[in-house]
Amino acid sequence: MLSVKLRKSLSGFNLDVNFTVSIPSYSLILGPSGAGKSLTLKIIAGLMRPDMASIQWRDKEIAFLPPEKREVVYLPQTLALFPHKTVYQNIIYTFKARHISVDKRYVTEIIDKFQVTPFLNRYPSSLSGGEQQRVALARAIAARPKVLLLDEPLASLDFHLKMNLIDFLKRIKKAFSLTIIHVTHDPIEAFKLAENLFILEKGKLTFQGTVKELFMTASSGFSAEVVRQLKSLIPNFSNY
Ligand SMILES: Nc1ncnc2c1ncn2[C@@H]1O[C@H](COP(=O)(O)OP(=O)(O)OP(=O)(O)O)[C@@H](O)[C@H]1O
Repeated sequence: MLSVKLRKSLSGFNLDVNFTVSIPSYSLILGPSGAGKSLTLKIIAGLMRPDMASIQWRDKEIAFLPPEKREVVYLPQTLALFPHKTVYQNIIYTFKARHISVDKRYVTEIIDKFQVTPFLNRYPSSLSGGEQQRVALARAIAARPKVLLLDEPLASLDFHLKMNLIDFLKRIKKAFSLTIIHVTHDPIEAFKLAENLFILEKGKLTFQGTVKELFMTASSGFSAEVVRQLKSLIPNFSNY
């Protein structure tokens, strides 16, 4: 299990969340802009100091470990690919940063799974948004995370590419036995991906459960804005 309890106050904004997910699993945090989704991921990854946190990974407290010791990788919305490194150099970066030899077999598996062979020698700026997304995910997986935190990973993609990458994310979760937490404000990603769904509004979780349970409780428990978004995206919402 991954159990997360955290609190953080920042310039008038109060984050207070408490949730548990099984291992491996695919969880979505859905919520409007400014709800505290990115803050939640950054604190889990160790990139932001909380006021209070307990993060238990397989019964071990990791909240006080430095980021590189957590087996957690955070992929920011900006992707943060190194522009002056080729795709291959980006993917093997984690080995270089840790001063360990490149595990060629593992890297070949990643290159194959992420289908990045055709552009290994190119630079990120020459790739499409979806290709850059795959490279960023490949680099994240190369670090051998147990927990992968994705911050709006599909936000800038068109519908077709988004659907392709949704299938792809499901496959990598299975292939690498990952526990993924993916934040978004797009309900369609939640419906396609989530095994567990969390709705975060103004720093508090207002719903935790499956997508099906969300539909069954849709008339209460979370804001009119979230219900409106769901209804506009899912034509037969009211039939669930
Ligand atoms: N470093 C910071 N200093 C002060 N306030 C911050 C900081 N980072 C985030 N906040 C505030 O905390 C709140 C939650 O921010 P967060 O980035 O987690 O929202 P979000 O749900 O990810 O939103 P979005 O969907 O727009 O990315 C916002 O009000 C934001 O302005």
